[in-house]
Amino acid sequence: MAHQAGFVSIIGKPNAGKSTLMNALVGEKMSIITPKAQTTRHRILGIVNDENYQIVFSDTPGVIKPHYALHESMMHQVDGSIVDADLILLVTDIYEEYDEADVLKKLERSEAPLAVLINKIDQSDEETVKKKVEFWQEKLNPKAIFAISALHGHNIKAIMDFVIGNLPEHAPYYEKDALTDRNDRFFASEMIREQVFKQYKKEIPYSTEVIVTAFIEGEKLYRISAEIIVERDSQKNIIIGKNGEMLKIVGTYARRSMEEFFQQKIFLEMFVKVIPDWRTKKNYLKQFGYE
Ligand SMILES: Nc1nc2c(ncn2[C@@H]2O[C@H](COP(=O)(O)OP(=O)(O)OP(=O)(O)O)[C@@H](O)[C@H]2O)c(=O)[nH]1
Repeated sequence: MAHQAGFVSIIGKPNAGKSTLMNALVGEKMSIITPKAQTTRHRILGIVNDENYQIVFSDTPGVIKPHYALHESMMHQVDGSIVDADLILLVTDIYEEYDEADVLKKLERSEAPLAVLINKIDQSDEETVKKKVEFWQEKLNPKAIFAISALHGHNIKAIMDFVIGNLPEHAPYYEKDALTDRNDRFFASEMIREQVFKQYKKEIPYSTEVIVTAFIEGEKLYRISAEIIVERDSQKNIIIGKNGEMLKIVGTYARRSMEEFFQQKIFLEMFVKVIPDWRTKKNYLKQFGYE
C-alpha cells in the first residue's frame, strides 16, 4: 500500500475548541487550553504516525480582526496553514451565533476538502445539533459534518477515519518518530503562559509573553529559567502579586505541568520584565518568534 501523508489544518474562531481537539486527535498535550479567547498564538504542529500514514495536524490561533502587530502575525500563521492544507477541519462552537464571516472569508482561499466540526455538543440538545448540521450543509456543502465533543472525546475516532480516508498519497514530511515541530523550550514557555491566562484577569494575559532563557537538562532535574514580559510597571506588580504570592501560584502550577510533560523533576525560576508596548513592536515580536 502506498504511504499517505498530508497537512490537516484546524481552523476556527477563538475559543471554539481547536486546541482541545488537536490534543484529542494527537493523544498528547501539544497545545495549551484555557477558557479565555486567543490563547493560541502560534501555529503548532501535532504529528500522528503510523506505518502507512503520517498526519500533520496544525493547531492555529483563533480567527480575529487584527488590532495590533501580534494579531497580524497570528493571522499570518492561520493564512499559512490554510495555504498548506491538504484537508481543513473547521471547528465551530455549537453556541456560536452563526457569525463566522471572518473564518469563512479566509477559507475562500483554499480548495482543500473541508469538514465542519460542530463542537461542544455535550452542552447542547439533539434539536440544536440538527439545526446546526442543516445550517452548515446549506452554507458550505462540506465534504463531511461531524457533531463532536472535543473535551469528552466524542466522535474523535470518526474524524480520524475521515482524515485517513482523505489523506493524499505522499512520502512522510517529518521523521516517523516526530511528534511536533516545536522544541522543549517552546512547550515550557507555553505551560507558563497557560497559567498566566488562567490566573489573571482582563488585559494581563494579552499583554504578557513568556520567554525561556535557560533550559538545562541535568540528570536529576531540569533547570528552567523564564522571563515573563509585560507592557507596564503596573502589570508587573499584578503578575508578582502581594509578597510574590501570585507568581508563586503560577510557578507551582506551571512546574507541575512541566513535570508531567517532561516526566522529570523541574526547578523553575521566573523573572518579570517590562518592555513597553511589545505587542506592537515588530523587532520584539520577531525576537519572540512571531514572523
Ligand atoms: N463543554 C465543552 N467545552 C469545550 C469543548 N471543547 C473545548 N471546550 C472548552 O472551550 C474552551 C476553549 O478551548 P480551546 O481548545 O482552548 O479553544 P481554541 O479554539 O483553541 O481557542 P483559541 O486559542 O482562543 O483559538 C476551554 O475552556 C475548553 O475546555 C467541548 O467539547 N465541550
